[in-house]
Amino acid sequence: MKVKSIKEVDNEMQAQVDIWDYAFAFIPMALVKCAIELQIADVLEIHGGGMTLPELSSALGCSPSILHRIMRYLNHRGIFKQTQTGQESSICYSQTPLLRILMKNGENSMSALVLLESSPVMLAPWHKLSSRALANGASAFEAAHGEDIWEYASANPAHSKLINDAMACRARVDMSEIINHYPEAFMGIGSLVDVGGGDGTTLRTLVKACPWIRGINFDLPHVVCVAPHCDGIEHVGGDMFEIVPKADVAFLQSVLHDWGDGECIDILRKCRDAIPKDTGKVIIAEAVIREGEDDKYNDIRLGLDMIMLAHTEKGKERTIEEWEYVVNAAGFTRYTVKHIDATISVIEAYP
Ligand SMILES: C[S@@+](CC[C@H](N)C(=O)[O-])C[C@H]1O[C@@H](n2cnc3c(N)ncnc32)[C@H](O)[C@@H]1O
Ligand SMILES: COc1ccc(-c2cc(=O)c3c(O)c(O)c(O)cc3o2)cc1
Repeated sequence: MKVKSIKEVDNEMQAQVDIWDYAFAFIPMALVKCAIELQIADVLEIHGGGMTLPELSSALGCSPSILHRIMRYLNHRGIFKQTQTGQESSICYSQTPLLRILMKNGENSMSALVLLESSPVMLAPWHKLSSRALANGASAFEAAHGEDIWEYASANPAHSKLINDAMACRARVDMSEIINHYPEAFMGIGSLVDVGGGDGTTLRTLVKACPWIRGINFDLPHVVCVAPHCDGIEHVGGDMFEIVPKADVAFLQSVLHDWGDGECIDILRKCRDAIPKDTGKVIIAEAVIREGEDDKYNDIRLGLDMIMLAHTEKGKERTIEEWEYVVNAAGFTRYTVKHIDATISVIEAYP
C-alpha cells in the first residue's frame, strides 16, 4: 500500500474544507440579497453612527433573534462592522464601504446587479447549463423560459426594469473608469451614439464630464420609452441589426459580449455605416480575457463569460485575438486597445 506524504494528506484535508465553499456558494448571494431587501445599509446610513441590535431590529421591523443571526453572518463575511461590549444588547453595527454599495438607493449603489443576478428568472438558466453543454447549442435561458432574454424582457416590464437598473449601476462605474483613465478617447467628438445604451446612464455620465458632446442613446423601443429625460441626450428607439443613428462616434459598452461573432460583425458594420469614413471611430468598451495573466479583474471577467453562457445563446467574453477577428471581419482598417484599471478595456476601431 502506498503511504501518503504529509503534503498529500494536507491537500486532501484542505479539499474536504474547500468543497464546502462550493456547496454553500449561494449563501453569500442570498444573504446580500436579503440585506438589500431589508434595507439594512440604508437604515445604518440614515442613522449615521453605529446601531444596537434592538435599535436596528425595531427600525427594520425585524425579529431581533433572526436579525442577530443574519448580522453575525454578514459580519463574519466582513460586510459590515460589529463591535461588542459584553451582553448581546450592546452589540453595535456600523457601515462599511462594501455595505454602502449595497444601499438600495445610494448614488454608487450596485444593489440592482445583485437583485438581477439573484432573481429566480436569472437563476433558472444555471440549472440548464449542463444540458446546454451536452446538447451543444440551445441557450440555457431559452431552455428555462422558452424565449431569449431580450424577448422575455420586452414582454415582462418588471424584468426589463431589473435588467436596466442593474446595467445602469455598473454602466455608471464603467463609464467613470473610462473617463478617469482614458479621457483622450472623447477629445474632439461632437456627437456620440451609444448603441444598446440602455436607460442612458452611460451617456448621462459622459455628457456630465464632457458637456461638448451631443449624445444619442439608442436602444430597443421598449427600453428607451421608459428612459429618463436628460438635457444633451436624445433617446432613439430602433434595432441595431437594421440601422444605427448617424454620429461622429459609435460607442458600444457591454453589448457585443451578448452576441456571437456573426451578429457582432453585423452590429459593427451598422456602426461603421453610421460614422464618417474619414474621421469617425467605433469605441468598444468590453472585457478582454487575458488568459494566464494574474489580473485582479480576471475572476470577474471569467465569471461574466459564464453569465453570457447561461443567459445568451452565443454571447461570450473575448480574448484580444477574438476581438481582432470580429473587428477585421466588419471591415475596419485598424484598431487600438487601451487596458485600464477596470474589468473593461477600450478598443477603438477605425473605418
Ligand atoms: C448588457 S446591456 C448593456 C447596456 C449598456 N450599454 C450598459 O453598458 O449598461 C445590452 C443592451 O443592448 C440592448 N439591445 C439588445 N438588442 C438590441 C437591438 N437589437 N438593438 C438595440 N439595442 C439592443 C438591450 O436592450 C440592452 O439595453
Ligand atoms: C466590477 O464588477 C462587475 C463588473 C461588471 C459586471 C457586469 C457587466 C456586464 O456587462 C453584465 C451583463 O452584460 C449582464 O448581462 C449581466 O447579467 C451582468 C453583468 O455584469 C458585474 C460586476
